[in-house]
Amino acid sequence: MKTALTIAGSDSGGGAGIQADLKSFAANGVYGMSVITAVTAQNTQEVRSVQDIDNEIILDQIEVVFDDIPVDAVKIGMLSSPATVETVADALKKYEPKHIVLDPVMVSKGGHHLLRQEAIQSLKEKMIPLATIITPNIPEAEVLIGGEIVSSEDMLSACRQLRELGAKTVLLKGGHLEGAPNDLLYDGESFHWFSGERIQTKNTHGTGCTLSSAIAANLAKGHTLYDSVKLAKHYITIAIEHSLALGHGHGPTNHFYELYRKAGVKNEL
Ligand SMILES: Nc1ncnc2c1ncn2[C@@H]1O[C@H](COP(=O)(O)OP(=O)(O)OP(=O)(O)O)[C@@H](O)[C@H]1O
Ligand SMILES: Cc1ncc(CO)c(N)n1
Repeated sequence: MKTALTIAGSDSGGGAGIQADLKSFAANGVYGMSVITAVTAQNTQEVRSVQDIDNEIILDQIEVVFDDIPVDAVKIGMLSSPATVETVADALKKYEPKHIVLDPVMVSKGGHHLLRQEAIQSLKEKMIPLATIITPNIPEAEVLIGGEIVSSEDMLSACRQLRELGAKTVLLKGGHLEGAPNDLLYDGESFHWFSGERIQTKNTHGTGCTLSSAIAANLAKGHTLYDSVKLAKHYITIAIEHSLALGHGHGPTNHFYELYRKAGVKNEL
């Protein structure tokens, strides 16, 4: 069985972070492992508090996995502090996993900062250049390029600028723009739009985590980058379509593998 490792924050409410990643890995048919970078006390409405995990044990978690178990793909989510960014980047440089999917998580849906302001520069300099693919949403991409993105045209030029930061490929998610949630993939040569239809729901907690983990899972299984994004876009669409009205805020995506299979998606090699 292929494996994937998530390096991310814990969401006690189970909708985003490590919890969403492990569910998405399982639903997409890989064995999931985790390195926890921070613990968030979180539900569908708020992030009440955050505690960063000490760097020594972040490093131990990474080393103990890589020293023993094959890692076919890595997904990175919440990194919280500059020291965490550096610890994770240095460790990944040592182990050189084949695929690194970096979701540059910055702010929760409720507006809580999950990456400190002073960590943005380290993320750009140390982490992004290691990534096979980065998956920013529009506000994250705006921070990374230092400019506004309000149209499809802007998305095209933003992808070019984002790629200059050193990632092999960029998937710029369009979910935060008005209209259809179309995502744009750019590998330095060509652009591909992955178009979607907006599902009317407030239950979109963890959509970014779900998508990036599904990409990592499909890369781990040996799919091409293009196919992995295609399969993941399909998966997130189904997971939002069947999202759960749990809690009083933004409910979580639904990782029910049967739904995925019934939709007839063949993602076996
Ligand atoms: N209402 C919606 N209907 C259909 N697809 C959506 C909807 N909202 C987002 N998406 C899609 O879901 C995926 C995740 O996008 P989004 O931009 O919401 O991530 P995000 O903001 O990083 O999520 P989060 O930070 O909450 O985990 C993208 O493929 C996007 O196009
Ligand atoms: C722990 C965690 N990671 C990522 C997100 C992204 O929304 C979140 N809300 N919480």
